Amino acid sequence: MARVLRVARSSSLFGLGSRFYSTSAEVSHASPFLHGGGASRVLAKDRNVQWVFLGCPGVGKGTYASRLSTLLGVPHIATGDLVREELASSGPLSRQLSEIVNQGKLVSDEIIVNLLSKRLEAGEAKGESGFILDGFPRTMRQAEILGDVTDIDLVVNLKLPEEVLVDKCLGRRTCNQCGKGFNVAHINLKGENGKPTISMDPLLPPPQCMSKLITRADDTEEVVKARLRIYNETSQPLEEYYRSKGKLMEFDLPGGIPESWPRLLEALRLDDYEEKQSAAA
Ligand SMILES: Nc1ncnc2c1ncn2[C@@H]1O[C@H](COP(=O)(O)OP(=O)(O)O)[C@@H](O)[C@H]1O
Repeated sequence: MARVLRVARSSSLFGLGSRFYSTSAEVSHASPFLHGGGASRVLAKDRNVQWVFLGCPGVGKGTYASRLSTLLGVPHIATGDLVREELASSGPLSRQLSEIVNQGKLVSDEIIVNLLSKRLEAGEAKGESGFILDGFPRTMRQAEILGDVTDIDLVVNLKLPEEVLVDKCLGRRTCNQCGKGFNVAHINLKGENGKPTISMDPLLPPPQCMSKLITRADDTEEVVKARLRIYNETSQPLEEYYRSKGKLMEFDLPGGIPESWPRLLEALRLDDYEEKQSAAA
């Protein structure tokens, strides 16, 4: 099926439109979750997935989005990473951003859309297609801009009890050499009132990373709590927006990666994807 390139009608919106493109309506519904057919549906589609990950700070959006991006061969684009890259670059925006980020507040829609637009442009130049967005959209304005410029197939809303999220954020570490993320928190939340027990082992670094671990400046208890509060205030309309479009998949994480990853693949009907892909190769 021929791909029809449709440049977004609202291409003037902060310059994002020209970076996103989508295929014709015929092939715009590539999500195995929304349309059934499991892995064969994914293999048969005409373009790569265009997915969004929602979820509170610390829920694990980055971890699961990154694993799925490797599995599906699409870029994992985290706006938080784009913000941190900008902060590290000590460019003109850096000081303004650090003040906002270190208070746990959201960067303006205009700045974040510009950063995302630049990232997409660089990817497009390298031949990337499809995406898994992590941390975007965060506001209704961002969701509307995104909706105006491209088709989103699926929005995965990852959930964990609030008590776990602060501990998970405070346990996050990154190796400043290899860039990999780890978590030193031991989570053991006893299930009460019919709620399931949630336990997560720490994700410890290998010995060579141990002395190079850094903690994000905005992962202090005070800032994490501010981020959670802001997330909870802004997320409800976003969830409603995608739910009303039939695109929202709610996913309660049952525990750490070993329990959650297979269950997430099942929910996405990707559990046999790797097998089918290697059989087709
Ligand atoms: N879509 C966005 N809109 C506004 N600000 C954002 C967005 N994405 C990231 N940021 C900024 O970058 C910070 C870090 O983002 P992220 O790594 O996604 O953190 P979190 O752990 O809070 O999900 C946020 O607290 C916010 O200041």
